[in-house]
Amino acid sequence: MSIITKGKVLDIIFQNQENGYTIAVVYTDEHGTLTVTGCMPSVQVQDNVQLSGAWKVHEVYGKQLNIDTFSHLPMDSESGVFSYLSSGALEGIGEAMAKRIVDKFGKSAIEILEKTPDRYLEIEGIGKKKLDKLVKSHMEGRELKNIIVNLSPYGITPAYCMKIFKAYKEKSVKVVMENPYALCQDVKGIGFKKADEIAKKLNVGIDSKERIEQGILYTLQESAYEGHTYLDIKDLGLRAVDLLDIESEKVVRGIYDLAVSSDVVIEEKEDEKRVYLTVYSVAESRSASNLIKLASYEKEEKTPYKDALNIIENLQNTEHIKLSKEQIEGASHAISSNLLVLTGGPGTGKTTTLSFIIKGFEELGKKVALCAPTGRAAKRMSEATGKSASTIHRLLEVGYSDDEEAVIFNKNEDEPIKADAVIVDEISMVDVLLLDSLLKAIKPGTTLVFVGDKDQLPSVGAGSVLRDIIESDTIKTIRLTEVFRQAAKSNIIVSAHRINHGEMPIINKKDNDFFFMERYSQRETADLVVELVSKRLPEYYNLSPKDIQVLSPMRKSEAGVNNLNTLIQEAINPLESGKREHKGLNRILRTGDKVMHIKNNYEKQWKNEDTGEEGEGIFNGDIGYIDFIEPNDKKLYISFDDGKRVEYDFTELDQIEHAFATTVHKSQGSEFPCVVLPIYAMPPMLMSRKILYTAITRAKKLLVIVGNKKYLSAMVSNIYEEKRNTSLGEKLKMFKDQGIILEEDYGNSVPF
Ligand SMILES: Nc1ncnc2c1ncn2[C@@H]1O[C@H](COP(=O)(O)OP(=O)(O)OP(=O)(O)O)[C@@H](O)[C@H]1O
Repeated sequence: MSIITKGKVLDIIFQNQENGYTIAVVYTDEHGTLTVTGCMPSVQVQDNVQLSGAWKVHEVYGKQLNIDTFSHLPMDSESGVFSYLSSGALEGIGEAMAKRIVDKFGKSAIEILEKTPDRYLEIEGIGKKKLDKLVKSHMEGRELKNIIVNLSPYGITPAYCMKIFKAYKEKSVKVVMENPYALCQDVKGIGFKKADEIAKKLNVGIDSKERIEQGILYTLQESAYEGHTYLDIKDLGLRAVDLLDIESEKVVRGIYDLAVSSDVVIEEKEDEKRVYLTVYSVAESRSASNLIKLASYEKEEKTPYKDALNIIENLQNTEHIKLSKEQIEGASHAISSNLLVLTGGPGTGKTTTLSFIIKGFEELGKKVALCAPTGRAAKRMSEATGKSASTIHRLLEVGYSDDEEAVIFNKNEDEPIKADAVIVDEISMVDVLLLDSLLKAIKPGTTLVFVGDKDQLPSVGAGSVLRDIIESDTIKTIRLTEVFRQAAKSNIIVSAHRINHGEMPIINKKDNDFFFMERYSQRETADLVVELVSKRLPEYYNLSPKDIQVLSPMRKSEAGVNNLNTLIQEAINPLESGKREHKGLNRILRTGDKVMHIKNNYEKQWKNEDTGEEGEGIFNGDIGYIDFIEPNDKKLYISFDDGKRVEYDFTELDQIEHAFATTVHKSQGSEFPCVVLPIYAMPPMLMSRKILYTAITRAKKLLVIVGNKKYLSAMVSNIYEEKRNTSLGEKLKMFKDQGIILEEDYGNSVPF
């Protein structure tokens, strides 16, 4: 039977911040003190609440009220008002000020704040500005509570309510009730599936126009996560019908409606109809146009090839290195052309050539900017060349939009990068949206040099930039093929080249760097990986566990990243007295754990405790160790490899994951002294030559592969390369052949 009652919250025994499930002790006049359970995300001690629910008898805790709905009632005691005012929820009000307010207004303080706030000016220490802030944070908090109460029955967590509130303010509940699919566009983190769940609870019909359109956009966005910039209309139709469970005619109509509203672009190509999300279509066309423009730009002060050649040849004497013919050609073209791609496998002298290019430019008095797609790759570029290098994002002066949800770049066509030459390393990791942003900020006349290895895995984001550029044959490309003697001593490097040619690697040679240890089951493989990392490699090679990185192609499965992280954590960083832990939904973060930051966060503050240096920016792929956990403040501290110490609030822990083991995809652009790679039965797209090649080229000094040889052989022969639907190459050819250069102003509408 349903019960409706009123009471005061005396204690919160448990509150799950993610789903709002709360166990509270509530005093009611009718039933005395009760244990109340259910979704009450916004409830605090001292709150007056109205509850409706049913009695349940818990086998251990006895009779409890299990609620379906609850609402807040006005506060009716001075202590309740005081605890609210001093709770930290109101900007600028501490305990002393809260006491002064309650002394003056008693239990009517909240009512006065809402109805006649100017009376607060009578209180010492409250001026107009402070009062405005106080009123704003109180009203927003009240509104947010209201939103949480109204939306949590639809499975929307407090964290999402906060985001929804940011997007729609007081209209939040109305927008969600009228069109939950609007959330997919306006609220980061709410995708089609979540909106669909909410809509179902609100009884929105499965063939509503909003549902169909958002379902199609979602399908295209998902395909972009697979790397595609477009889908053929038939493929898109099949995928969307599968998702939406409606007739295909309705999906096709939806696609054309989206084209009319410019959310998608449809491009007819022979027997194909390609459907792009507009951002990708714009990014590919504009990038192709900008690349051709840049390549064909007539510079006023051009360095002739023969002068560049002279400079590079002379530099060989001062640098005491004789470059190969390919290297000389590459370096000379880089200095004399507008745009050059320099590609080669490991040990083919890319970095050496890069250093010559930089010195050559410097000799000509030119300003060079160096950059790479990730923080780790930029750091490596900087170490290898002795010059400072930044991430591409940093070079483009990344910032956040006013709502802090979208990333914007301050460097663009109006405010281009101030450099005579821009050199980008690890270009294979750059996706088409980042390429577009970079090219917008390169002014005609600036030389652009792309350096990378075309055989590495493609970018995580959509597009196939390096491959498309090289295969289009429209941009000057120099291929470095010779493996230098120094490098040829390494079986890691020799094997990488062999694998690329479909040959088995050279393994287990005495005193070399590439080892293979045969294991047959995943359990044995995982056990050996743990033993190697925790005991054998540190003991035999005197390696610190910090120098060893486990890479695994998959997340799931016994020898996958997730399980290995649990096993390695237990082996090398078990719980001991004095070590603090923070328990999350599926993981335990412990002092001493190796972790990776997994999102570019340009505003994250850091401090180097040794040098006293301070700054901002922690990047996707940065690896560090948890050095302190403070449960009372809900804070966790990580020291990164380069000495940066960073504070994380517990609400920010979605930005980090364990990194005793990481995926091969996540390791792109990074190098480690020692890599341990388990290989096992995997889906064909992961059991591929590209994955193997990328993984082994991450190891600088030592590589150990553990697993079944038949899988090693299968990986070497599997040339499966996910075929990405991209059109940068075709567009480059078209612009080059037809001389069409887009002049339209696309604005800065590409969101990142
Ligand atoms: N012209 C050369 N003559 C002799 N040795 C060279 C020459 N160029 C490069 N090397 C040597 O070959 C090795 C690999 O060169 P480098 O590091 O420049 O290659 P890379 O392509 O950047 O390799 P990786 O991608 O593995 O870092 C180094 O030991 C380097 O000193």
